[in-house]
Amino acid sequence: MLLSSKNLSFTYSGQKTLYFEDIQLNEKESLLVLGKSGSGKTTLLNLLAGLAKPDQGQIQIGNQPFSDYTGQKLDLFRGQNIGIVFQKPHLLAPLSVLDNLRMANFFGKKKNERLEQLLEDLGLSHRKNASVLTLSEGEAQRVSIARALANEPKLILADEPTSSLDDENTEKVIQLLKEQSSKIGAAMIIVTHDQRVKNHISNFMEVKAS
Ligand SMILES: Nc1ncnc2c1ncn2[C@@H]1O[C@H](COP(=O)(O)OP(=O)(O)OP(=O)(O)O)[C@@H](O)[C@H]1O
Repeated sequence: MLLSSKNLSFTYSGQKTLYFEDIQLNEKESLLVLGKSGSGKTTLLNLLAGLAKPDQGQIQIGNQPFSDYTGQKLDLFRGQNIGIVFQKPHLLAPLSVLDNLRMANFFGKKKNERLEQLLEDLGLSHRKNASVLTLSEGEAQRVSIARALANEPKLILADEPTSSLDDENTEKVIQLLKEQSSKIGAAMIIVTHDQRVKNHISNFMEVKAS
């Protein structure tokens, strides 16, 4: 088992508590987390990424008590084991495409000799020295996928990677995530309200605001 979550709940100040179904994910497995806008998908992803602490419940990643980790231990574990594709790319603006990936390596204390290959796989090698300020939206999104893969994590978490894309690009991005995660042997959780993604990943659960 790569990831298991039990009895997770989270409360934003002044809001009703969000409760989440348990998740069990094997190594290299993909899971789609579906749910309407506001149901708590991003919150769940933030909990699984250690970006928010659950009120209750536990998360284990690779038999480590991940939800107990704090501070530097949490940041390093996340950097080395989890790649996150955020809803918005959040790239480091003054830097080039390649340097954004190198920064991921720096924070994860990893050295990936294959960053240029990764950019090639994602159709970005001609943009490797470009400032991220000059990228199109689609290119920026692919850089954010490349950055999530840069440390060859065991787990990839992607938040709404297709919500702003047409059918053709949705298919491309999902294929890319599937191919690249299987290339590095990573498991993947995609959180989305986009029912089209169901055509590509059969294993799914639903988040319902309760
Ligand atoms: N920082 C916050 N403070 C207070 N309430 C919040 C905060 N962030 C989210 N919420 C509320 O928590 C609930 C779940 O939000 P969340 O962003 O996890 O849902 P979501 O399913 O990802 O939505 P979407 O698909 O629109 O991104 C919503 O009711 C939202 O209004």
